[in-house]
Amino acid sequence: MAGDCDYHDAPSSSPEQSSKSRRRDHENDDLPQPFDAKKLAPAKKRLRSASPSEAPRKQKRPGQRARITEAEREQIRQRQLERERTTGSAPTVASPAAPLPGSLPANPQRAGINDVVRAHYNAVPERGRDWRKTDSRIKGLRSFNNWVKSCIIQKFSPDEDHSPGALERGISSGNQLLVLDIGCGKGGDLGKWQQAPQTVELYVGLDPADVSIEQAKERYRSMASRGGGGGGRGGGRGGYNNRRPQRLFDARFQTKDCFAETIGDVEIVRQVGFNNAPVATARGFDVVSMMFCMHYAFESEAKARQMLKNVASALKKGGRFIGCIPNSDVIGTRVEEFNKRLAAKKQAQQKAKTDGASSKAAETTSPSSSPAAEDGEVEEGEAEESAEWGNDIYRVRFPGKTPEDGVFRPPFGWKYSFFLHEAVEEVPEYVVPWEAFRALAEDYNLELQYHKGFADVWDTEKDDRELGPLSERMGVRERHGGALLVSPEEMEAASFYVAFCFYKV
Ligand SMILES: C[S@@+](CC[C@H](N)C(=O)[O-])C[C@H]1O[C@@H](n2cnc3c(N)ncnc32)[C@H](O)[C@@H]1O
Repeated sequence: MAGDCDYHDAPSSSPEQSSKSRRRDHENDDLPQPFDAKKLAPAKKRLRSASPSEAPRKQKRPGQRARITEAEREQIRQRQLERERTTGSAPTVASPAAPLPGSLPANPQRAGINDVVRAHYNAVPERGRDWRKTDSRIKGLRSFNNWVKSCIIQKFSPDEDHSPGALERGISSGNQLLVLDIGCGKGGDLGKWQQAPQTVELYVGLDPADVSIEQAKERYRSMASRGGGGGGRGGGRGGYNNRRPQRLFDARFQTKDCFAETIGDVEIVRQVGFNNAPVATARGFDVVSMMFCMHYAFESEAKARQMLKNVASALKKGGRFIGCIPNSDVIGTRVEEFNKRLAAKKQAQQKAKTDGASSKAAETTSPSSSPAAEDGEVEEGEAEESAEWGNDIYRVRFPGKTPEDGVFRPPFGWKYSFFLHEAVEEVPEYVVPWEAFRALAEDYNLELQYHKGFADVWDTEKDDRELGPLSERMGVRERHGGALLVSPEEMEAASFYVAFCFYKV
């Protein structure tokens, strides 16, 4: 989600698990071991010896910088509007009549979008888990989005032949997961991966925001210092709430733009296997995850294709591509409603003007008077209204014209700003028209398996044997099937998103 990466923080530890974690600080056999690509194929029943790859460090506490007042927020919003006016960044929306953007932007204003996104995420303060769990006004939304991400990881990360419960029985199902997290941000999903039903052997996090990458490394070090048991309150489909904390996986982080460039030049990605290179037996990743970030790739067709090429080349056959993105059905419906209202308003204005002109004409005898000159068009210099909606905690705003029927054609370059309460400022995002994305994914042998709006994920999974209790531990609802701890405003913001899973065939 735009605006706040640390928003998707790892679930916290229960007191019991924390004490286990503290005990495990002294059991260095559970600390991560550097990943060894040579051992990759075949990836069956390996045991790892201990060797901590990261030294523990002290965690930072949330500071004054984390607080942003309403006045400051309004100033930020005004600055953003001013920047759009002066840089002309608003017109990057492709109009339906515009040619299909086929190549990376030659226009420096458009190329600057990456810098805006990177700068935005770099500037989002790391406020710490305590703040997110207590002071945050959107803690229900944070918990809910984290729960949905956990659901997707729990449901789709295991291999097809993974046997549920293998971990609890103390046996490995053989293959251990190699996970690539594109747009990993501050590493908010590290704890969720530590709680995955199938043991993770290697986690690779890529993101263009260098500050976020440093924060992700810090989070990983802090998990390592707790012996890997800090994944905490999460639970799994295999019923592993009572299982012993898993050994922490090895993790690598690198600053990388994964949409404008190939990721085939990232050494660890090459070692795991990119497009079957360097050797045909290269294994490839089991899972590629893209949580709340793929929408940045829909700036142009070239970027969307590069993004999918990276995903498909990194995945093994049978590998899963999971993630969440804004729901283009929701956006399309809002845009269509807005355009209908605008058309009705214009029609009413025109009628009022025509009526006024007719009565004037009746009063005057001048033959040169022409009602057509006052045709109800928007006056020169008067800003055209653009589609905008939201509530107290989120806001979506298109800077220019949007399709009347809410169908985004061509499917790239439809920029809007997304504002989330507690974010630093609005950040430009792009509509991901679902059907176009799905069709494009097929070009890269990615076959759709799952596609569900966040509200539907709640409806279908809230009573699941594992995911239901997990929602309680994660603060989505009160214990014992109690009240939902997500306000209606927060649920509306969450419903802006869909979760998906594709299989590489
Ligand atoms: C809302 S944050 C989500 C972070 C994380 N996936 C999570 O769920 O907490 C979006 C992330 O997408 C990243 N991003 C933006 N453009 C990207 C690109 N070209 N390649 C990879 N990541 C990108 C941003 O830097 C940011 O960290």
